[in-house]
Amino acid sequence: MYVKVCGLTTVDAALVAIDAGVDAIGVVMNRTSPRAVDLATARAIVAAVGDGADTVLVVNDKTAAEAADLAVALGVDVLQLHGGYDAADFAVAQTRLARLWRATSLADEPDLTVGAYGEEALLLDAARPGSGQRWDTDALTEQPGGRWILAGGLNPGNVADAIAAARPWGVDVSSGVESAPGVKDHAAIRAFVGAARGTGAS
Ligand SMILES: O=C(O)c1ccccc1NCC(=O)[C@H](O)[C@H](O)COP(=O)(O)O
Repeated sequence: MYVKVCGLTTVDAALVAIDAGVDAIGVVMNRTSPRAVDLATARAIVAAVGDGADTVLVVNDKTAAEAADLAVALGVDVLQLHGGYDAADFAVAQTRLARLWRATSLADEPDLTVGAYGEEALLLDAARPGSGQRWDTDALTEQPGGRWILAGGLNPGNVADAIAAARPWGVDVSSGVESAPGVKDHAAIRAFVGAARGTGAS
């Protein structure tokens, strides 16, 4: 089970996530997010993580070209284009960065084929990203297959059941491991990773 903790705002929390065994950490550079970090903080987190996990830049309010240029400048491994980006946007981003993730919601009636826009993974989220809201995975008309990541309202207490029900390739969490918006709870990060790994899903 691939595990991503998103919305990290401090180097300390990123190092806790690495120590807990995450596969990826995300930094959010959406201006309106309570988890938005500035360039200097994002750089410090990416540098501290190094090769310890995949580093993911998450944006939904920049053009694809701006987002990809920012991702390259930060030196992240992956760009997560979150929300209303189309195939042409992905094509633009792909000219700058090879590893893209497509993050979307069932509310947008997306193409559920992983790789439809050239992305390496498809992240299915609630309609409002970072809101801590669940969505009904029973509404999936087809299993995406391949690298799809379940996000939206997960926490240490529900992630094992969510994995058993939806059988994703990976899981992503943000507000479910926070003590307040933008403030990660280190114990909750460890508990989340343990619970996701404890499912025995590979
Ligand atoms: O986290 C945000 O504030 C955010 C803002 C704008 C675009 C994307 C954002 N987060 C993306 C993520 O990958 C979150 O981890 C995902 O939405 C799950 O969030 P949560 O329900 O809080 O676990």
